[in-house]
Amino acid sequence: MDPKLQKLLASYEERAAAESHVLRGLSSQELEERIDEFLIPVGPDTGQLLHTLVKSSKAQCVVEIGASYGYSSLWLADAVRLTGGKVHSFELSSAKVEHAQEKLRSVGLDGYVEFHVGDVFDNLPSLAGPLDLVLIDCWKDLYERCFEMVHPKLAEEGIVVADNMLFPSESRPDAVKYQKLVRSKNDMDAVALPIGSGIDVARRRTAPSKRALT
Ligand SMILES: C[S@@+](CC[C@H](N)C(=O)[O-])C[C@H]1O[C@@H](n2cnc3c(N)ncnc32)[C@H](O)[C@@H]1O
Repeated sequence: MDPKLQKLLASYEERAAAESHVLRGLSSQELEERIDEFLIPVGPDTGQLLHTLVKSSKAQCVVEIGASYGYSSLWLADAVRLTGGKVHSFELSSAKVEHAQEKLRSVGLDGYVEFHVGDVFDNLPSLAGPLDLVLIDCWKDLYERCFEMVHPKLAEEGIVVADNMLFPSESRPDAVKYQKLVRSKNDMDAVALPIGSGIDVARRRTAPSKRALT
């Protein structure tokens, strides 16, 4: 990885570590009021896994739901640089997107990400697909709706990664509902992994008619 990108990711991680102390001291009302001040990134292990999944699946159309200030966007952008693909990133806050764009530009990755500012439920339906890899990392009560929206657009062998399956603990009920929904689809294989804040990795199966007999 480019040392400039490594340095930039490390600066996000330092900021996130400092913010985690502040976050722990906030009441739920304060957290709700101040949530947009914080990065809340996926973290280096999940970032590395996303990078590996995009590269190994040679993903072309990558979707990010919830960019925040651009930490996961940087990992995904660097991976699609290697596959020749593109990231479509959906984020509510235009201020966060501006920050993310500036950081991507500073390491020469801005050309690999197209941001769609606004509510993902307004903007994603017009994206044609097929989607090769989707990261779901927006507000946790939206995960089920996000999965229902992206599932019909998934490529065969398309991957869906969802963050925050284990932490924060307040999100556990939403995470459990999400995992149940994914496992109810008869074309998806899924596994929960205890890395970072806990992730769920699901993959769409190839249709039986196209599967090679081995
Ligand atoms: C946990 S943060 C994303 C962190 C980011 N993936 C990273 O690793 O740096 C969640 C983000 O989802 C965004 N978000 C929440 N609901 C959304 C919606 N309906 N449409 C688009 N973005 C949304 C929030 O504005 C917030 O920035």
